Amino acid sequence: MRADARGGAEQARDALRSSFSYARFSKDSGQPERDGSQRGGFPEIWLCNGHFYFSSSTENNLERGMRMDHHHDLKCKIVVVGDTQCGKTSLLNVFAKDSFPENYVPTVFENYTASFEVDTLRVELSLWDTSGSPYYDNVRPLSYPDADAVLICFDIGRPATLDNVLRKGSNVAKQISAPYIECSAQQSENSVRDIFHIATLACISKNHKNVKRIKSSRATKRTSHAPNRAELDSRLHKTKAKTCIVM
Ligand SMILES: Nc1nc2c(ncn2[C@@H]2O[C@H](COP(=O)(O)OP(=O)(O)OP(=O)(O)O)[C@@H](O)[C@H]2O)c(=O)[nH]1
Repeated sequence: MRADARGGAEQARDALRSSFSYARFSKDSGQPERDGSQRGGFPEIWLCNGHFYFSSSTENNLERGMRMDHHHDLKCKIVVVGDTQCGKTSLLNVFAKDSFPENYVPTVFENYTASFEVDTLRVELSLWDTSGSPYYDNVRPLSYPDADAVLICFDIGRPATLDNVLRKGSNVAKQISAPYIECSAQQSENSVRDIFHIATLACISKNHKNVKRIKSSRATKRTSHAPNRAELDSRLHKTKAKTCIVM
């Protein structure tokens, strides 16, 4: 998502909010199951100005995908989907490799890893990049099973990418009120990091109420475009209120 190309953000937010909700993906087919409406099931959507986090509860994660390897480690699989050239690979590269790609290279599939420390937990993130090309529409769902979160992206500067998200996503979900977060891979490395940090925290916080956001090597790094402390606190506050703009 490219929030630096702002415009129509409010419209996008409203459209997306009214179009997505809960879905449960079949482990066998990778397709959304018929009834995804059960709360407490998998997943919850986070609407992030083009990024939706379908995050399951920690309890469910521990049961199925987000495994506890030993006392302090969790593993979380996050799949990133969205229209072609909406910024998925750039988002992941900035987050996992600390670099914004110079050139556009179409993705087929790619995996990245990153980690966060949250309280006494170290959360290992397995990040799955997918192709936005319609050519891979039938292949992409194969990456959904065992995902703890699916991050659906669009480029806010290109309404067509939003249309495609709505068209494809409307098969996936019902209505919910979802957190909304903006970021720019190009302009703010920290905004990207915060999205993943907040998503990770959300995945574990439902059933671990006393887990707090703490410093981590990735989360504390700042760029010249990074927000100041007051802005960060404001973001976190908004996130708790299920609406968050990260820039
Ligand atoms: N202005 C701006 N451009 C961006 C941003 N993120 C990505 N881009 C540009 O958008 C284009 C596509 O970026 P990618 O990250 O490769 O897009 P993708 O969604 O992975 O594309 P596919 O592999 O086709 O699915 C590239 O030219 C990037 O430089 C951003 O935050 N701001």
